[in-house]
Amino acid sequence: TTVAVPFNSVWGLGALLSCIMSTKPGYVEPPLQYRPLVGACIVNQEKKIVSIGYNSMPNGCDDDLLPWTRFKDGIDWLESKTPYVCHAELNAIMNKKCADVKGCTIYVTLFPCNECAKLIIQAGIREVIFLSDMYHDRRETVASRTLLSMAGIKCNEKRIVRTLRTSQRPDVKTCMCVNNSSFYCAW
Ligand SMILES: Nc1nc(=O)n([C@H]2C[C@H](O)[C@@H](COP(=O)(O)O)O2)cc1CO
Repeated sequence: TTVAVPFNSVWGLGALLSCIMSTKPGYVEPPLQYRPLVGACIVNQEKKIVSIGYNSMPNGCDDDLLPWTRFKDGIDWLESKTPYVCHAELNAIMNKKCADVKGCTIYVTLFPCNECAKLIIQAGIREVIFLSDMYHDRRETVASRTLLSMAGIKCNEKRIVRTLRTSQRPDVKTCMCVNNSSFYCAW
C-alpha cells in the first residue's frame, strides 16, 4: 500500500518537514533494514502549529559517530544509535514555542513508543494522530496503547487520502518519500 498525503495539510507543514529533516536516509545495508524517518507536529486547539520535531541524536552528539544498524556485523545495541536517539515526539515536545502544549494534538508519522506516550501524557497532549503503525505488535507499542488509553488520550489513524500501488522497493517494508506535491508513505 502507498498513501499520498498532500503538502497542504498539517502533515505537509509539520510532520513532513520534520521527516525530511530527520537524521539520515532510512536505509541501512546489508542486510537491508529500514530505519524510519519520523516527524511529529504539535497543533493547538486552533489548529495552529506550535512545534515540530524529528528523530535525531541529542544536541552536541555527533550524528555520524554511530550507525543506525541494530544487528549488523556484530554491532551491539550499545554501539548503535538506538539507545541514544531522541524520538520525534520528544523533540517536538521539547521544541515547543509556547508555555505548554496542554490540550494540543500531536501528529506523528509513526505511532509513539511507550516512553513517548509517557511524555505525551505528562505534557497534557490530548490526542495522537498517526500515519504509520508498522510497529503495532512491538511490546513498546502495546504498552504505549495501554498507557494512552488509560490516560484517556484519543488515538486516531490518519485517514488515507488516496491509495496507490508501488513496486519501487519491494524489499523495503515501509518507506517515506516525497515528490513535488505529496508525501508518500508505503508499506
Ligand atoms: N514513534 C517513534 N518515533 C521515533 O522518532 N522513532 C525513531 C527512533 C529511531 O531513530 C527510529 C527507529 O526506531 P526503532 O526502529 O529503533 O525503534 O525512529 C521511532 C518511533 C517508534 O516507536
